[in-house]
Amino acid sequence: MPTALSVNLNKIALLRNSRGRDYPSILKFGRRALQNGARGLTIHPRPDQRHARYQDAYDLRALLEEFQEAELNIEGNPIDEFMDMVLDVGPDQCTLVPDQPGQITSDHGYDLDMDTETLKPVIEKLKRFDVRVSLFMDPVPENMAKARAIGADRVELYTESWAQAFMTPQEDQVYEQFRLSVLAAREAGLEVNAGHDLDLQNLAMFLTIPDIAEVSIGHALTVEALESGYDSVIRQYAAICSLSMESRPNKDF
Ligand SMILES: CC(=O)[C@@H](O)[C@H](O)COP(=O)(O)O
Ligand SMILES: NCC(=O)COP(=O)(O)O
Repeated sequence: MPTALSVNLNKIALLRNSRGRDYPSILKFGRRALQNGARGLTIHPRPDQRHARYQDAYDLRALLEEFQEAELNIEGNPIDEFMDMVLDVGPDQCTLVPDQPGQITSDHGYDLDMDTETLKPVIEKLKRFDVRVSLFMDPVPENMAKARAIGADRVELYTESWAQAFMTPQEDQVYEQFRLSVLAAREAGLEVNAGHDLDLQNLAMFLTIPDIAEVSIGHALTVEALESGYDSVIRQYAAICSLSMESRPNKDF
């Protein structure tokens, strides 16, 4: 099965929130993602909801009714409010992430020697509600079996170190850490997702590691979309500004 792309809409939501109306609309961008080959949508509503908001999860759930095969993945730290929302929405997958409130972005996976007791009941509850559970984890092969032991269905490997190492002398060593982590996870009976700072440059090489079920990508994808469209949009604005008075549209009063 080819790797599924789940488009993370957090950065579209961040732009939207900067103005207070629904523009850009994450529903429109979510729909476009699915129409163009994404197999899922991801949001990561943080406690301050500065990116995606809890309401977005409900709206995207409704959108996904139109796309039978596509999945909704909700990421976050399982604080009470988050859990209430996730259980109410019923996404296909919930990715648990050990973020602190106010954290600028995710920067580490779970430490299962510390976090097991808090995670176990959360995982059990999500599974009782038929939500697939993925745990955000650093690429440490020895820790994969621990994720399975507490009931996770999947792990999401935190790929920041891959993005940093790509095209540097550390690339081979970091690649090997990920390859062995995927192998260990599969041997433990887990499926494997991956995400964070993946982009158009570093993704193809990363996906030479077999058996990655899903990648979720948002930040770079949004920047790359801006970069691809920026020059053309500037030209369109400049063309409007340079129209002579005679060629401007008529305004009848
Ligand atoms: C869990 C994870 O890897 C993050 O990459 C996250 O989902 C991205 O969210 P932000 O775009 O809000 O930093
Ligand atoms: N889980 C990772 C994710 O959804 C997107 O991360 P990024 O591409 O925004 O860094």
